[in-house]
Amino acid sequence: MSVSEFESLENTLEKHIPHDELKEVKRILFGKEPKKLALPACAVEAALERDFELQGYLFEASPEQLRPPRIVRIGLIQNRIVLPTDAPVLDQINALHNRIGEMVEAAAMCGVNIVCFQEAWTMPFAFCTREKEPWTEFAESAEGGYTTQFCKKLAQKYNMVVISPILEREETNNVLWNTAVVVSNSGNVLGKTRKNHIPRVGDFNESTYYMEGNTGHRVFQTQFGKIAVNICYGRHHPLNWFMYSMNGAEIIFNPSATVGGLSEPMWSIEARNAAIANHCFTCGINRVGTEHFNNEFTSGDGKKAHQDLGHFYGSSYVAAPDGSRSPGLSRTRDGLLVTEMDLNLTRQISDKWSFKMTGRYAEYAEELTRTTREDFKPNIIKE
Ligand SMILES: NC(=O)NCCC(=O)O
Repeated sequence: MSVSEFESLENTLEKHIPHDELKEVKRILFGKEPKKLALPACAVEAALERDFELQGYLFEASPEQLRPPRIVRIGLIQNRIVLPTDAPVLDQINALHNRIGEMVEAAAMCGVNIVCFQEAWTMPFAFCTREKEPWTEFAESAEGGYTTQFCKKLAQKYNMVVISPILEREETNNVLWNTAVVVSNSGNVLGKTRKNHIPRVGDFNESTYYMEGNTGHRVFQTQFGKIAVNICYGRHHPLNWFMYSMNGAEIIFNPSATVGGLSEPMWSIEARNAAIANHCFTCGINRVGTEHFNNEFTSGDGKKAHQDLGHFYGSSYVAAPDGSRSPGLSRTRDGLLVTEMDLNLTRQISDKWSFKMTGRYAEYAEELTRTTREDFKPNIIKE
């Protein structure tokens, strides 16, 4: 069986673990099992017709005496590119707009309040090639670009916050960034946030294209809760998650593009650990499929020249502050994961585990500052 044929870890467990042991295996591996969310028949039909997977789960909190529940529904969308990478640029963008448009329509049928797409969703993940043309042509203005116009219409039509991660062109000086645009459910651009950490690993030659973000760790106050976006490689940096959380994020989205050979064993751990450590919800979203490029490329790592980055394994999921998580979407198919959560769970878990209260941040800040100084000497005791 090839890497790209293996459908999902969850399916394999269901198939092979004896029924009476499965519950315990799942509890240990995935935490308290979220209930399945009943989704409307029209959405289930749409998913079937339009050939994408649709799953729904529910993260509950305990009832409180002084606060009503704070229920929000989020949608994560993972997808393949639609046209080959050598199709005209605008055709590729339009085909992706159409595909995402039909998936967002199904999200609306499911009552989704906030939807998030995958990293650089309007294009193939061409940063492996190191070629500038035609890939830089996919870059658009975050505020007024073609894709943002498209997302504003979706947001307004469906009363939905739309998180749209794109390759951004800041038009005054043609500086490129890897940016998530947050469009409010009013249809206005609420703001944008840029990828803080740029990979320098394997074929992820992204530093050729755009700069390290300069927007810090913004949190967006939406009608449905406080949200932040930690783009792809930022998930390997615990302090990146931490700072979004320190600014008050209740849900942190992690739109990604990553491949099986590189990061798959880390995928299910990193966002989940961030949810636990920071008393918040986290959402990992990864594209699917293998994208072929006309010209061979190498990455100076001794590997033979090749024409694809490898298999993007999807597996998008949501993790909750109590350590539980949803099952992942498929490794191979387009998908929409709908999750309903009660945001009261974040404070309840904070009160239980108190990581923020026991964090000793002033001490760490001082020690950390010392480690960045030129005269830093590691605190090692020798005989
Ligand atoms: N898009 C991106 O940052 N990928 C880097 C590889 C990884 O973080 O798994």
